[in-house]
Amino acid sequence: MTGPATRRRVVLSLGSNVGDRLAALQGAVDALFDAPGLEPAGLSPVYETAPVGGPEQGPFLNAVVTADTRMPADVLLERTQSVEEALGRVRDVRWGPRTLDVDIIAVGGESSDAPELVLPHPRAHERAFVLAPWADVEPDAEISGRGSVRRLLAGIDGQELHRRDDLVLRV
Ligand SMILES: Nc1ncnc2c1ncn2[C@@H]1O[C@H](COP(=O)(O)OP(=O)(O)OP(=O)(O)O)[C@@H](O)[C@H]1O
Ligand SMILES: Nc1nc2c(c(=O)[nH]1)N=C(CO)CN2
Repeated sequence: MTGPATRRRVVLSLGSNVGDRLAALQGAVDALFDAPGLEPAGLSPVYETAPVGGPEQGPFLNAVVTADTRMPADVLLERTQSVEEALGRVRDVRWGPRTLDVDIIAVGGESSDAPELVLPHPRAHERAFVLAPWADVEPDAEISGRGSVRRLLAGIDGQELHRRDDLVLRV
């Protein structure tokens, strides 16, 4: 996939439910922006969230970070996966517990159905743990093909989450 030279806004979802969860999210933010190529744009509050799908497991901490980049989507995926590895991500059970998960939610308005990178993220519209922090950072955001983030969030029930204003992430 060759990359566009245009600068676009990307939306990343961070999650952790193993070990020092806040340190994992902070480590991900540090690692994402330590290397060149990603300009931070927004960082959401931290949410404590009940696991959605997957096996019985502990609660997650989730946050959304937005950034501007000219990086092609496949290069961005390499970056996010190297950050997961750097934070010791053991990829064992899908949707299972993990030290850190960095999902690419959107790359501008780009769409992709490549198996290794589906854009927009195919489950973002049904996940309060993505939509709530995203709406905090970008109240008027839309998921291409799905509509308003805030309206999608309003339509979700049964997914428990609460904002942890005692926990702070810094860029
Ligand atoms: N938008 C995306 N963001 C991140 N990974 C993606 C995306 N689309 C497809 N993938 C692929 O998904 C594979 C599995 O990722 P992972 O095990 O983290 O899934 P997950 O985050 O547990 O589940 P989910 O995809 O439902 O969030 C990765 O190897 C990656 O290539
Ligand atoms: N609350 C919550 N649930 C999840 C999460 C997550 O980050 N938070 N990530 C998953 C796989 O990406 C599956 N389920």
